[in-house]
Amino acid sequence: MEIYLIRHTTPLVAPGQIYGWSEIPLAETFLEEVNSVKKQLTVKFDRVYSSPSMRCVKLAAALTGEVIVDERLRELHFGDWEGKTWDTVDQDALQIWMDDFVHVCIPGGESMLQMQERLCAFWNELINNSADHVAIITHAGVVRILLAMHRGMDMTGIFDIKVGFGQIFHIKSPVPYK
Ligand SMILES: Cc1cc2ncn([C@H]3O[C@H](COP(=O)(O)O)[C@@H](O)[C@H]3O)c2cc1C
Repeated sequence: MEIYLIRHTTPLVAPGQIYGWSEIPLAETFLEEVNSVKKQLTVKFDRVYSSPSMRCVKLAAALTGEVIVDERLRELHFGDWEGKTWDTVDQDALQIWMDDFVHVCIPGGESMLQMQERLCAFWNELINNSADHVAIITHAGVVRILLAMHRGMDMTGIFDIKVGFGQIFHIKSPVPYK
């Protein structure tokens, strides 16, 4: 099985806006960006999975007629901070989270570790399937975590992985994650 991790296209968000599970609109460059993604893809997918967030489903639907939506592919749930900006949330709570974003749970939301658990469950289920070429349309946080596990990186280093809008990451030989 070969897996292609693809981040959704450019969204319309205000500077510093916090969004994970929130639904946000896409920029007017959507069709242009879809064509650019399509040009870079030379294989025909047996399966196309997507996060339920509209910004992902729209790209997935542009790549295939049959999208498999999976809740486990959602971005981090930012809980009480969703829709707010980094400078307007409780700064003490924010500092506690930033000091240990792997383990600390966001108020009303989830921790990165909880997110990693749901992604591991999805991944290990996926690679037991018999598809040859699989696309996963998802979010920056999901791509970072899956790539960090594939590369055997420490989770504290995930932000070293730059993930652009519409960027494609090709995993040739996926392995089960613990
Ligand atoms: C621990 C952690 C901290 C993050 N801060 C922002 N994002 C992520 O969530 C936001 C929405 O992503 P997208 O545009 O791909 O839907 C972006 O800011 C992205 O970097 C994070 C993700 C994780 C796992």
